[in-house]
Amino acid sequence: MALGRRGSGAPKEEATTWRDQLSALRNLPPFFRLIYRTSPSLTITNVVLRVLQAALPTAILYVGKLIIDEVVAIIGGQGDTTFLWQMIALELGLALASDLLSRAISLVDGLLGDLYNNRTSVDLMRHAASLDLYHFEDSEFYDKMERARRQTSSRANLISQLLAQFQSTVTLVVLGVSVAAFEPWLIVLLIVAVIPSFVQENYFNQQMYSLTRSWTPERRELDYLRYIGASDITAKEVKIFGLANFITDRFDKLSMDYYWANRTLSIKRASWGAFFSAISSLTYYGAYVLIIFQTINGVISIGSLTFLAGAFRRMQSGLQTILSRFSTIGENALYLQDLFDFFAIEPLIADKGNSLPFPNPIRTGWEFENVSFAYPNSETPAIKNLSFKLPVGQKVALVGENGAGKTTLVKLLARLYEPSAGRILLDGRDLREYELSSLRDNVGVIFQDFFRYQLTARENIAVGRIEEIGNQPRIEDSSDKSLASEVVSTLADGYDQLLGRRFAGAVDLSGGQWQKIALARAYMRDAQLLILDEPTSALDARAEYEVFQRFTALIEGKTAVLISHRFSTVRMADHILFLEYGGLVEEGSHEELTALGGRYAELFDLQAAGYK
Ligand SMILES: Nc1ncnc2c1ncn2[C@@H]1O[C@H](COP(=O)(O)OP(=O)(O)OP(=O)(O)O)[C@@H](O)[C@H]1O
Repeated sequence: MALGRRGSGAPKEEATTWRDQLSALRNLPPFFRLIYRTSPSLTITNVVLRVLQAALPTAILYVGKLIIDEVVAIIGGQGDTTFLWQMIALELGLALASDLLSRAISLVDGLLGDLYNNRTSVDLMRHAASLDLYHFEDSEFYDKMERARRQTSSRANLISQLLAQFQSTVTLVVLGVSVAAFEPWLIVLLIVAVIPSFVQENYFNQQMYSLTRSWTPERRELDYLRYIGASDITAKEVKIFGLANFITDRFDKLSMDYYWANRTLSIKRASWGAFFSAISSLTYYGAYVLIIFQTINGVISIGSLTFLAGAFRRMQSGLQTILSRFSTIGENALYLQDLFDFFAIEPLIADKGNSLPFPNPIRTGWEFENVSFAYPNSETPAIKNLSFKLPVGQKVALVGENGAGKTTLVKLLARLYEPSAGRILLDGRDLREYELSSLRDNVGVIFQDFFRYQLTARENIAVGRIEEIGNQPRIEDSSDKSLASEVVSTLADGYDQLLGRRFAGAVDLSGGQWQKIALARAYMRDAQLLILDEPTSALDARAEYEVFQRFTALIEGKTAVLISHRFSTVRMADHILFLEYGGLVEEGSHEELTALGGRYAELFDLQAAGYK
């Protein structure tokens, strides 16, 4: 964990530049395509509403000028009262339309944002699921995923920013053209007033992005601490070991470090912001005074004075908004890069084209040829130069002490990882030549650390072959064979009972009961190769005996790999592989290995002695 890596207000890493921000703007067209794909009708409606809304400020100001000039004319005895009333009605109509349009725009923005959020979250989940376990071993991958995940919720407002930018630009152009018709020098004054403020805004946005980005690992750590501090899974240990203070202090320290780094930047940003906005106000009042003098000198009418003063103020704030929004959009476009980067990560384990369908039935079986494997970021290989055969229909047990490489071997068989050296053959062809989906379909693995889904009992069993979730007879048959039906019969809602502790009405199970449920997944799976990693470790002696009685039916006619520390399980196997430090040290039947008097026999005797 990264705690203590930084002091307060630590220097920022990965500073981004103008160039980064400009080049990130190229993310906007694909982003806009994403929005449009989310809902073409809402996107088009939004644009149309905004074009209408964009023209209104100028129209309102101009009608205001006509009203004032008409009032002045009436006072002078030359005006037309009917025209005045018509203009007042028009002004009211425009004001009502403007209000209606803004409400409609924010409604459409909100709906579009929600849809975009949903869609991107689903895309993210799908993409994450398509990636390899390799990626999940890598902390940088988690950082990327975290940044991408945050995009979905915070980037939705980029949609309205982009569309609002379009709207403000149209408003500014319309206002600009009408102001230039009266006083072109006002446009020059306007640009001079706003540019410095834009530059500072932009600078601080980049700084903020760099800060947020460089703190991604710490933010993930904060999320993790928040989770372990208050979760159903950790609550027991947190209480027993009295970890609450340890966790909250750690959270407190890290979150304060982030606060201080953020605070320094926020203060600088606010101070400079105040300075430049004072300059803006000065320019506005300068322009105002000039317009007033022109009116006094009779160069322009009183109506034009109000029009120009109002238009200048609107243009000034409009231009400021456009420019600062431009830098926010640039900053958001940088964040978008994280999202697109995440989507660009490709799975390493994938079909290479012309893949073979998985053989059905398998003819000869598997063969490991000098297979070695090291986990990413690990120096020591978990599997070393391993060669053995796994003939079709054979029941093989993997035995060895903790860390010997048994689970790793299973992951290689299921192609969750690929060998770093050597080959795994199936019916004489490299495993990589087979279609990945059909391989996964034909291999069933129940891992030692199987997952306890906080879902119903039915769903927990059906995950073994989720497409069969509606097949109640199959679910019940699997439960009978794994003894899960005994567990289900004690549940108030039977198969519909929610399991776990997280949701209202859920019931938690004991370790052994969960294992029976997990075992039912193996029966649901009914694959050609069945791999069971410690399938009975949590079962009591009677349950284990009964499960074994049924096991024979489960693995009848199939190839099975069993991993177990219990020799009662191991004995069932036709063939036993004894692993040590990732290598094969002994193999044979139980009788052969006990007769050999080697490592297997030694462990067997140790366990047997425990029962004497
Ligand atoms: N995800 C991982 N990243 C890095 N190293 C790992 C990872 N998983 C396991 N290892 C290492 O690989 C080696 C083999 O682990 P493996 O889980 O295959 O052992 P095992 O024989 O199944 O052990 P056990 O009986 O305790 O389940 C161990 O040294 C372990 O530390």
